[in-house]
Amino acid sequence: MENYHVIGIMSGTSLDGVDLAYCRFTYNEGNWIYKILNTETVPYSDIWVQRLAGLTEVSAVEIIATDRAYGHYLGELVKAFVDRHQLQVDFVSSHGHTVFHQPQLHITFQVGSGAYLAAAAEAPTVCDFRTLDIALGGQGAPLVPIGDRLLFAEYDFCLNLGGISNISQEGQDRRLAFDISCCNMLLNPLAGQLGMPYDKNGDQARSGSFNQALFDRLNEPSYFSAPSPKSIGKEWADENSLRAIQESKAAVQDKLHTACHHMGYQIAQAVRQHADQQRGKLLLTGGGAFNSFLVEQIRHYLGPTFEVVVPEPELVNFKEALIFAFLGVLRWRQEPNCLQSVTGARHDNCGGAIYWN
Ligand SMILES: Nc1ncnc2c1ncn2[C@@H]1O[C@H](COP(=O)(O)OP(=O)(O)OP(=O)(O)O)[C@@H](O)[C@H]1O
Ligand SMILES: CC(=O)N[C@H]1[C@@H]2OC[C@@H](O2)[C@@H](O)[C@@H]1O[C@H](C)C(=O)O
Repeated sequence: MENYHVIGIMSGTSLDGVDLAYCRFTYNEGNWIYKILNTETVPYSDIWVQRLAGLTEVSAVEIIATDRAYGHYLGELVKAFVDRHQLQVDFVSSHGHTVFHQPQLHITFQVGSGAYLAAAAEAPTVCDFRTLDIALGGQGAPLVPIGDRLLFAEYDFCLNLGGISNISQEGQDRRLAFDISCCNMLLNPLAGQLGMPYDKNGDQARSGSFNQALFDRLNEPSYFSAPSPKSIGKEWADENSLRAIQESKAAVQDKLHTACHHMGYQIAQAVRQHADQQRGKLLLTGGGAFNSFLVEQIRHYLGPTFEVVVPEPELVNFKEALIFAFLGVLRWRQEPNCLQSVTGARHDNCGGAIYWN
């Protein structure tokens, strides 16, 4: 039996904060068992939100400086987390924050220098999980599916509702997974127009009405019917879904309402397109799982033969941090942590750079 104690760090596209999850992974006779032991979300200050969100518009020097400064910041968060809870840590495993993701140009880039993180945390650090997959011709995303396979095999589908929604499932002989559509990265700016950081429980969406023209426009992009491998970056979101929302004259509540219908519809399409049987058990995680209007739409479009399971809030909030911790364990063991069946890379690969402090 082998045990690993790892802190997984995730910063998602919603820019709501840094998720830290201290986890134990046990490998026993070919099976993995996980336990989440401590968690913390550190909300971003306005300064960090502006700095990270603005990185697509600044000089190369500023990008490099932010990569270092943000890596150092993550390391300080780790150090404080470890000291506060008196944790024994084998290593840290960090996703970083995605700035660019254009796999068609062979580009994916996350800031959060592993070297600076390791130095500030005073712990070995695994980072940069996506670049090798891109170099092997893959999308570099989504990477969570191997964790879904090895840690959540009791579910037929794993659906995450973060800034972008994505789904993962076991096909006949291989794991299938892809990004479905924009999710909170579309809803949060609309809530912002109503003076809220997000649409709590989907209350504003619920109060709106359905707008057929906007629904049709949101469903228009060819991305939705394209086969996987495929993944979405902010660049695609700006050009497509966010533009459709901006150009619509509908009331904000109607936009929220219609966007939730669009997401529920696309999620159901994604599930049905690949489901061998038109039934199954679906694990629902990510902050969007708290948006009850959105979840109702997902249930509605999926129909009653699919069981949608929303787990305890800790797993809803920290599943991605947990799985990035696990990808670090696989990297540490020099085992594959990126699936070519998901990303389209030339072969399964073992992504991630390790910095020993
Ligand atoms: N009670 C709630 N009601 C509605 N929405 C909520 C609620 N709580 C959280 N959210 C949404 O969840 C978002 C955070 O979700 P999460 O942390 O999973 O996203 P992320 O990590 O940025 O995404 P990604 O998976 O794309 O990397 C918030 O920005 C908000 O939109
Ligand atoms: C490039 C990038 O950061 N992609 C994220 C993003 O957020 C959701 C979706 O888009 C997914 O492709 C991915 O994250 C998850 C954690 C993944 O790689 O599985």
